[in-house]
Amino acid sequence: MLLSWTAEQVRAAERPLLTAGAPLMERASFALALAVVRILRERRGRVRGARVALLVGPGNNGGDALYAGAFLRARGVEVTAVCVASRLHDEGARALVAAGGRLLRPGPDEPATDEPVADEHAVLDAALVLQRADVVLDGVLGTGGRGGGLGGVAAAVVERFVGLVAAAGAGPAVVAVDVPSGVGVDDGTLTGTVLDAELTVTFGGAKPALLLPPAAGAAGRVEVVDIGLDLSGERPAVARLEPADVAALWPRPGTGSQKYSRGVLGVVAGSRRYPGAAVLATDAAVLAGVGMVRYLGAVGEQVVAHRPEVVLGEGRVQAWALGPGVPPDDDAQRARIQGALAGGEPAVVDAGALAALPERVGPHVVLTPHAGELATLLTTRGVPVRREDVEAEPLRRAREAHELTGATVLLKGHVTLVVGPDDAAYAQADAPAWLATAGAGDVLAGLLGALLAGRSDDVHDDPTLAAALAAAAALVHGHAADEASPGGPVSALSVARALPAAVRHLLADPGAPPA
Ligand SMILES: NC(=O)C1=CN([C@@H]2O[C@H](COP(=O)(O)OP(=O)(O)OC[C@H]3O[C@@H](n4cnc5c(N)ncnc54)[C@H](OP(=O)(O)O)[C@@H]3O)[C@@H](O)[C@H]2O)[C@@H](O)CC1
Ligand SMILES: [K+]
Repeated sequence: MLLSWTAEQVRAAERPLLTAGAPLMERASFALALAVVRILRERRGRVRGARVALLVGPGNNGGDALYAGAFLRARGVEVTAVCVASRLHDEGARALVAAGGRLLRPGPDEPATDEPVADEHAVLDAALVLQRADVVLDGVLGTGGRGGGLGGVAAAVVERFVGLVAAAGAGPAVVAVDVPSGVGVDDGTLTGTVLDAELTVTFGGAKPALLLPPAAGAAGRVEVVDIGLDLSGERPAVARLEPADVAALWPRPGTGSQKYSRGVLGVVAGSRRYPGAAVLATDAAVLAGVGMVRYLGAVGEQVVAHRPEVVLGEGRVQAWALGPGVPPDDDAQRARIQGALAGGEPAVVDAGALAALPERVGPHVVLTPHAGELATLLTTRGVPVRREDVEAEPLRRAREAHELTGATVLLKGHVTLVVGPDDAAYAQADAPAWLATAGAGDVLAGLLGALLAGRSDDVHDDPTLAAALAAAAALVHGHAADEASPGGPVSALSVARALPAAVRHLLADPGAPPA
């Protein structure tokens, strides 16, 4: 599991070590320099003679970049530090200069705030230094950053640099120091000017912004460097399940299992207008390995024609998947959905079922909206927001929905967020972009429903389990898409079809890439 901690948690973990004189910055900057060396080797074969440019801000984040620059000088790299703040980490700057590095100050002597930039030529010169480098280290702001993007000289230089790279069609590899400078470190917000990185080298533990949308998109690949911080007593701010975590969550049959003990999932989905949603949700549930699926709705014949394993009509179930393909004016389905939710079993509430959600439910109910649906849900509950507001602050909005409804909330997106009680938060980035396709959500609803049915008793006992299962479902969904069509277009039905293989691989050898 990839865990992340807030800036304050990391600072608190650093304090005792700094008091004891542990060389944290040396460890951090050395690891950073090694990451740059690896990139230089990949990009140009040799390290000596390469060019590295540092974007350096006023604090310790800039200090990390400067010391890394000094290490790189010792490997024969040409290093220029573009200093975009009036203050500078003095010892770091001295170390770089002593090692033969160059300091460039493109701006007036103000910190990297919103001050106007005086000298266009100096900004262009600095941007050219960045553009001509093999690697750019972004060390303007780290955990001390207040979010909202870069300002002043830093923003001017970065914007000019980005323009030059766009015009040239190629540019240096950008490595973010700890976090991409200017992101909201704890909430993952991404506003104003932020330089997109190909790699972020982060120290002590990942920060929430590296996992959370939209900032995670600017972070690129994330490499966590152990600098000796002890965060074991801290509750992580945001987690990301990895393939190896699925086995512990997935319900597996034993020799004494039968279909009822393995879980029965009730599916209320589909309509004459959208029969496919019922087919996809039931298909996914059967193929995810639930004991039995009961279907309730108007298109039972089509469901059974496609999946003869499905049983039609009411009966006892251990969980529900509610809402795929159910239009808002379908009174019969709406009544079934309300009846199902009143029964108190774990449930996935998707699409058309979101409008039928009671005022309050428990965390055993998992809402699975996309951003637009979450905006509607919040607006109808007195928090008027638009889809863009949800996309700008997805963690905050998902939390609001959890607090307002009591439900576990899975917010679908390129990175899928899950929030639940006890501040549980997961950010899953398993889905290939191809998975943004019609019906993929219906498959996820069936798949997650199967998981809830298989672990229904545990979900009742542990209020945070539904969130972990929802995160696992998002992971498996993404792996099934890769399994169905590695690197290419994928249909929802083929994702459902690939579920058995995806689950099999995750349970057998969690470290292995999809076949
Ligand atoms: N502690 C350690 O031992 C270790 C720390 N490590 C490294 O230190 C980093 C944290 O360092 P840091 O605390 O100095 O904060 P950092 O992010 O460099 O800058 C803060 C400065 O920027 C300013 N500022 C903030 N926002 C701004 C804005 N929007 N626009 C303009 N200015 C803004 C802010 O001003 P202030 O808010 O104080 O007014 C302050 O002056 C961490 O990410 C990691 O890289 C590693 O070496 C491991 C060991
Ligand atoms: K940074």
